[in-house]
Amino acid sequence: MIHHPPCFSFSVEDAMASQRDDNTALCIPKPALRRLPGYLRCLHALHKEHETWVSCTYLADYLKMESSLVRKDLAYTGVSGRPKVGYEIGLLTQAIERLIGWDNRQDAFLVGVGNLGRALLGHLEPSLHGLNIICGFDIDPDKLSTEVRGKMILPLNKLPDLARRMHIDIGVITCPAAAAQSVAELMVNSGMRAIWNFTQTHLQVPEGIIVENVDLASSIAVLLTRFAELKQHDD
Ligand SMILES: NC(=O)c1ccc[n+]([C@@H]2O[C@H](COP(=O)([O-])OP(=O)(O)OC[C@H]3O[C@@H](n4cnc5c(N)ncnc54)[C@H](O)[C@@H]3O)[C@@H](O)[C@H]2O)c1
Repeated sequence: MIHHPPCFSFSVEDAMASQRDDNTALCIPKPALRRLPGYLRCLHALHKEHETWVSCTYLADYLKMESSLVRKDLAYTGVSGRPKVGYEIGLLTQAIERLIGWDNRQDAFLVGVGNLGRALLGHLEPSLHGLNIICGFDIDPDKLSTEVRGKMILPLNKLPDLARRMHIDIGVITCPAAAAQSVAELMVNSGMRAIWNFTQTHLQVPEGIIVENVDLASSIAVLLTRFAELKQHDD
């Protein structure tokens, strides 16, 4: 078993889990959907340790949650636990991956290949995160025709034609905030239906287009508030 459970926190995977757009996932409340990647991380770690079964209590301890909440979340997977044994890890993993769409990797285009864009292009792992960013777009001539971990950086004006021909539904925006709205419009006009927005711009998009905003600041705020509580407790 694993001895040092990590704290449960909002992460890149959590943000991505919310972009699944089918009837099954839509039945799940968003907070529960955001918690599913946390369960997956624990299940993958247990699988590496050659464990076969996991209990609600173990998952709850690992993620520092109430076990009643874990039980409620796992009910959405349709997998039943066995009394006194728990859930079969392989089955539960598959069910969660299916639910959040990680068994069906989605291709995406990224716009803005600066510090953040390069990190996402280089380090987001399709098999772990369900999203496959296949190339980046930028307007800086020095970046064009270069590669990040084998992924081409192309001129932004190529995006519409490529997105339509390759049926790319998802766009990732990591350009400066001032350019984000026009990039979002370009994506939508190119047939994209879901946008993972890392900028601070509040994007205006037509009805039916999904926007998921990622904000490190809100995660840091939670961390600092919890840390302040911890320090108060120490005093
Ligand atoms: N969500 C978060 O928590 C978080 C964290 C860090 C950064 N950010 C945001 O992510 C964005 C990128 O940050 P960064 O540090 O990587 O910036 P950066 O300056 O390193 O990179 C921006 C890139 O966008 C390109 N670009 C500029 N205008 C463009 C346009 N119209 N179309 C396409 N590409 C264009 C630039 O050439 C550059 O390569 C910023 O908006 C920043 O505020 C968000």
